Amino acid sequence: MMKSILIVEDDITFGMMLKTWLGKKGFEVSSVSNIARARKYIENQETDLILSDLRLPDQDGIDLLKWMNGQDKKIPLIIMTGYADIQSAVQAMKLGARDYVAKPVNPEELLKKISEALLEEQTPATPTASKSSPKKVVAKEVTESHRTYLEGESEAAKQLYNYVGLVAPTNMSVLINGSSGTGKEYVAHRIHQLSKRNDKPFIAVDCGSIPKELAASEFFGHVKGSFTGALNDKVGAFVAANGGTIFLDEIGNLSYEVQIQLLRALQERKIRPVGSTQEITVDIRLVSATNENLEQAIEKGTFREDLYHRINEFTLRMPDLKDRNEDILLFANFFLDQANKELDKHLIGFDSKASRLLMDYHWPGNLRQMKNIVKRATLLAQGSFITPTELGTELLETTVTNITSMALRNEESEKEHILEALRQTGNNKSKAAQLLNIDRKTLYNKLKLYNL
Ligand SMILES: Nc1ncnc2c1ncn2[C@@H]1O[C@H](COP(=O)(O)OP(=O)(O)OP(=O)(O)O)[C@@H](O)[C@H]1O
Repeated sequence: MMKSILIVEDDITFGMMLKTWLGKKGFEVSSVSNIARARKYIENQETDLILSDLRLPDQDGIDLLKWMNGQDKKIPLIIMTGYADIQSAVQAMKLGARDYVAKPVNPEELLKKISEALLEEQTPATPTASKSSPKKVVAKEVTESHRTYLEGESEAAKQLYNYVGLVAPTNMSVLINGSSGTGKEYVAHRIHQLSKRNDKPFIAVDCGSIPKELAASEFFGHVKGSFTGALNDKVGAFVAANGGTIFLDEIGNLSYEVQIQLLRALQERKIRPVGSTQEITVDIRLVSATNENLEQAIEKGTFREDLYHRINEFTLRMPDLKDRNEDILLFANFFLDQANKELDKHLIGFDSKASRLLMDYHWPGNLRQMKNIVKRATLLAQGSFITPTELGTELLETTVTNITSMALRNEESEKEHILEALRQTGNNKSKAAQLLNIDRKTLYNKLKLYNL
């Protein structure tokens, strides 16, 4: 049956956009622009889920929740809020809001949270932790079938997956280190897939987005009534992951206090839900990730050294995309296939200029950025091939006007870049050197080397 969603949003344009988009995703959607109308609607119509802005002209989303609690209306509600209002979102969660998303809303994230919330309605969480599905704030269980995998053929990739294959079947704690978007979560999941625990849950917790005061409850769960507004028992990520793997993303972001609790849980393999007197024994494999230098954090006193050794029995270092030359076009085509499917397009590939741009770009946002750029290009492309136009200005700017940031990789492309820099500067060698981010003397040497 079609699920019905009520949007409570006073920004009419945004509300409309959301409504159309969710309609296309197969939901029956209505929208209202204030709390009074929302109440009226909920009283009269079957509603499976509510998406509410925090601040509305008459009252706010929190008032709506309080009213719903009073009426004993148990409809999952997701709060949409700006980052400035995260505190209120936390308050809303304590009052029983299912989840929150930050504005500007990332559609995929929202969709995921909606599906999770609706799924949980069908299988409501029970107080006995063992087999229930946890109420998730930021923890998410990932279904195997959603992931398609590409390892790559570069030296860096081969080495990485060689290590992954070695460490996966063990019970060692793995710390994955790498820049944002390099695929840390993917590798964490791969480790789980290749382990003996692969028939048990994989639970990912984004430590970067848990409000400090909810962290303990997120990890260890809580019992009803343990703090104001803890309306139900909540299963923590550690119990949800029992027998399987827990993935702690952005582990460097945990407060010192939570680090101590985490260390204790890892040492004793036991946890105690907030407000409970009973300890629960857990069997978990820990994989964590960070894009920070934790050794520096230890020196600064913001990360505990004992915890660091606990989580880091084995380190995996994710290569940056720009250092995976041989993989760039493989991934671009892989993401193109994905985008073709998602957008119902039938593009064949990238034309030669577009391929060149992909190869030359420095990819600061790594695989995630590439996936986004390729998807956008797939949407925009008119013909059968993606051309430089659809790849967008980010890529064009670096190659045409800002040669500086371009790695001078091999002789062929280096020669091309030098000629291009000279052309752009009207053969002014000092300026060309500046553009290439090398000193004038080096440029002269290179001109000689290449007979230019
Ligand atoms: N091996 C892979 N095969 C296919 N897609 C991948 C692979 N690795 C990463 N991706 C894609 O790239 C995106 C970024 O990956 P992921 O979220 O794992 O990165 P991350 O390093 O954990 O990022 P962050 O540090 O920002 O959390 C994902 O959306 C995923 O679709």
